[in-house]
Amino acid sequence: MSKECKELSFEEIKQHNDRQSTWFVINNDVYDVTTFLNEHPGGEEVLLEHAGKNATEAFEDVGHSTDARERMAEFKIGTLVAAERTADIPKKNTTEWSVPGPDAPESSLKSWIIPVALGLVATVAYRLFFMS
Ligand code: HEM
Repeated sequence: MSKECKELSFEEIKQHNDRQSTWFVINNDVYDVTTFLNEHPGGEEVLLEHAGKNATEAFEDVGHSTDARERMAEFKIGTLVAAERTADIPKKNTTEWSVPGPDAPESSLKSWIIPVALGLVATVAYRLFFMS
């Protein structure tokens, strides 16, 4: 079995909870960040706080960049055993855009009032300044 698909349980992960060996779980994947402690831009303390635990929520709360997410791959040592997996927490730094549908309350009203009002103001101003 390759290193990437090793299945690990919290029973084993929680033994790695100090700077000698720092493991945690993010989105059901297991990371060994022992060699990254000194390098982590957010400092080693936050990583050690989550050592041996599930760090998913803390990791997502920070809103890590795509760059940070790409770096994670270097430290992945396995995945959580199926029985201990939880539903993924959606990424915080991916903004979800939604366009209001035709039934969205007030949407059509609001989108008309401003341009129409601006048009009226412009017409009045034009007449006042250039047609007098
Ligand atoms: C393998 C796991 C991790 C990697 C590769 C990683 C990487 C990074 C990187 C590259 C940054 C710089 C900012 C950015 O690019 O987003 C950062 C910042 C930070 N990280 Fe992590 N990180 C990991 C896990 C964690 C965890 C578990 C926490 C727990 C709370 C955490 C907390 C922070 C904090 C507080 C900052 C500073 C944010 C700021 O100054 O605005 N990181 N991390």
